Amino acid sequence: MIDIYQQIDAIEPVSKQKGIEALAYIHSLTKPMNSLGEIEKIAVQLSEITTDVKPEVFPPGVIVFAADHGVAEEGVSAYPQEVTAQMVNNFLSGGAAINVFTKRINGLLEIVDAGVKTDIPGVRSEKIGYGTKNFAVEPAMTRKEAIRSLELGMERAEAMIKNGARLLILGEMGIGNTTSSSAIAAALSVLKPEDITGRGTGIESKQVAYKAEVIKKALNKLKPDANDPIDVLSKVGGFEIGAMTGAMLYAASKKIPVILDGFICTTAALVASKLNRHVRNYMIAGHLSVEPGHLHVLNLLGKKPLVSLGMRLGEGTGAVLVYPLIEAAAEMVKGMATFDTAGVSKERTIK
Ligand SMILES: O=C(O)c1ccc[n+]([C@@H]2O[C@H](COP(=O)([O-])O)[C@@H](O)[C@H]2O)c1
Ligand SMILES: Cc1cc2nc[nH]c2cc1C
Repeated sequence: MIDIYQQIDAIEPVSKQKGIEALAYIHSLTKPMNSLGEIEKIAVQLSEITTDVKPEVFPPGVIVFAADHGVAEEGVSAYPQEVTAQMVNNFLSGGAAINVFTKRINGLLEIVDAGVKTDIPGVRSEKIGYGTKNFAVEPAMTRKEAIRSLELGMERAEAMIKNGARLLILGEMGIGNTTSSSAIAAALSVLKPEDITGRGTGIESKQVAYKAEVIKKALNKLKPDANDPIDVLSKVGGFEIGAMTGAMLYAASKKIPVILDGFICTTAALVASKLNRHVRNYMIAGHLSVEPGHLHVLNLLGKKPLVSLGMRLGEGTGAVLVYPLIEAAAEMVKGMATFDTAGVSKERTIK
């Protein structure tokens, strides 16, 4: 049994000392100083996280948590709620984008039912409930369920790491979960619902305004406590969001890097950052989603995304697509020759 509070307390600050050592070594590699730009910064961060100047990030482990959202009843998504279960079946048969992209990076992949509305044969079933309650009417879940969602994420991260994963990517599937994410982000910051609510799967502008209104009213009614991330999660969160938060916290406690995906994943990271101040240093922002709240939440975390591809799919896809850049950063340190070993002349020093 994992004690979530013990696990959260076990997260150490990343090693700035290893980062300094890594940077000195990177400067000895055969390239003009800083010429690999962001790749060098990633390599330094990987060393800070893993406490290894020559970090290993292969194989990557991808965990996709799926769950339903009661707030979907409010008509806040472009797709019907059944799509959550239908997409889980698609994940299981290998036909979704996350299957295709994970295969090309030779990643490990697990699909977890954290609370889909219907039973799905063949999936790893860890249901916390059959969907959350509609938070426009009542709290999405109990505090106990929110804590269980964190614990579930920790359990699956533990299993994935025991299976050999050296880096984690957390993905999600849940119709209605952009509404939940915008509500969480607004509850945990000074951001206004109307500034961080978007089209999600593709609703029209008029519906976006209504979606922001649903969030605003729910926050006024339920009054989630900004200083208590578990209260926020229980009142307006989702089972898959809590599970992603838990998995991120667990990864950090084991010095395993995490690549962030889109808006929902980054909101789960924001919740994690409110539970432990060091955890954000274990995260690398992958891509910038089209969902307008994403940039705001990345800014709250102090993160700059590596690429912007006009994506808004979720599932962990954006993070998996940038994984090769992170792998390349680690390979650079391990594979490149130094000026000394290759007999290449160093930068001239002007006297
Ligand atoms: O990752 C993102 O930034 C992202 C942005 C918009 C939508 N999604 C995906 O779309 C679903 C949520 O959209 P919605 O409109 O039902 O709230 C959910 O399954 C997410 O994986 C994901
Ligand atoms: C088809 C579909 C696939 C998805 N994958 C993640 N969110 C999704 C939402 C929809 C609608």
